[in-house]
Amino acid sequence: MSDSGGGSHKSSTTKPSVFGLNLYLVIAICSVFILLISLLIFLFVCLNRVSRARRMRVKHSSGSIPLVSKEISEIKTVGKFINSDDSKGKIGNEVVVVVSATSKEATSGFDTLSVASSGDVGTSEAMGWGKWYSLKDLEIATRGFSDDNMIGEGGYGVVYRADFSDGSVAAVKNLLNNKGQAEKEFKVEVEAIGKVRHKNLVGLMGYCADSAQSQRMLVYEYIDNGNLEQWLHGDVGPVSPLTWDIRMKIAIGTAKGLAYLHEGLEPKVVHRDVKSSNILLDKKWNAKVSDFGLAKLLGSETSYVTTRVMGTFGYVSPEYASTGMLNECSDVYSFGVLLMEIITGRSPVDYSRPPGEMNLVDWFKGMVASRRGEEVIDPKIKTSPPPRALKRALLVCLRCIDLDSSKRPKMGQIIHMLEAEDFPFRPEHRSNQERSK
Ligand SMILES: Nc1ncnc2c1ncn2[C@@H]1O[C@H](COP(=O)(O)OP(=O)(O)OP(=O)(O)O)[C@@H](O)[C@H]1O
Repeated sequence: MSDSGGGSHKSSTTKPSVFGLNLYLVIAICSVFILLISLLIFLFVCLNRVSRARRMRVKHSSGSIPLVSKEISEIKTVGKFINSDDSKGKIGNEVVVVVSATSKEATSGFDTLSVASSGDVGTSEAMGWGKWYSLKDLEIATRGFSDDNMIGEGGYGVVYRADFSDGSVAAVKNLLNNKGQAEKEFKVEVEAIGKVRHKNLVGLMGYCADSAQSQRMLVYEYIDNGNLEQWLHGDVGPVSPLTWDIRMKIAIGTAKGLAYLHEGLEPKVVHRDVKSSNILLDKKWNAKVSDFGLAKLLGSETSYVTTRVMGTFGYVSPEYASTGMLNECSDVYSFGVLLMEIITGRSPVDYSRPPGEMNLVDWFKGMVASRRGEEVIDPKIKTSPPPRALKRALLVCLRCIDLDSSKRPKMGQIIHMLEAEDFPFRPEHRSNQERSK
């Protein structure tokens, strides 16, 4: 008995062991190990953050465009952009960026936009987008914003030619720096244009936002052959260099730029100020639509937005003028007026003409209705277009200015109509006409 009792006492006092080691010792070793691992992870995360912040500063001080990275989620931007991870274009409030061009027309290379960390260029300047220019960069490139470098002046400010030391040229739009409105427009414009690349749209290369000097500037690609208004209404002599074919090339290029804004982007962009001075031209007469200062992004679910009317007299659609209701159909109307201007060489509103001819749309409609279509052609066009081509262009004009905005064609359809040799003479179109006789 005493033996068995002694045996049981021995087993109850033996310390627990794992692989022959004392259990408490094992627990202690594991705890120290876990603690060390946690410490290492913590140190790794801290070091990573410091080096990332340093990398961002270096990129911005050199003015280059930082690449989009996965670190994006920690960076705040001022607006809503298409998230690069989602080509269908969900809107994200923080984070950037880039546009996957959905249109075939889009040129490549818009995969380099990213963001600035808010500490890099000052909080209010941290637009989180594109290439940032310092005021000094732009002062040097424009020779101190000299009159010699001034290209022109518009409603938003003065435009200067900028020649950079690497040989590149840009157009710098120095926005009127009254705070509030100008800053608001600046942000709208940067957000709207920044992500868009298309051969028929003037590309935004970057911006300058210097709070200390209250300066806001946009830096665009430089387009070297003036604007359409100058070529249509400027002093070009009795014969315009803009032949019928060149005019149609400009019209189709403009339509392609607008179609990309309306149909190739998500959310779509309505230009809101389609007019001849906003169509820039290169030496090969390629059209480049400029000035998205009035553009607003429309959400995909939104068919229109209400806003104050900001277009240009003569081009603004009746429904936009009267209600402020805006959607891409308003741009189509303005495009119709622009096409009339291209065909006729007349301004949308011209008080120097006789009363019945002051308003281009009314005069044009009257002329076409009374079968005097050939008479509307700009007398400065030396060689008249073939009757079919003329009829095609006239018909597009009329369809674009339909008072019922829902009946106006989409910009994509307009391109097809202007390009199609057989429009409006397709067999089915003819047989429909014959049937209705
Ligand atoms: N990217 C550019 N390249 C070359 N010239 C340009 C560029 N952007 C604008 N310009 C020229 O600068 C001048 C002013 O242009 P801006 O867009 O500011 O005004 P606008 O279009 O004439 O008027 P608004 O501001 O009412 O639209 C115009 O002559 C225009 O052709």
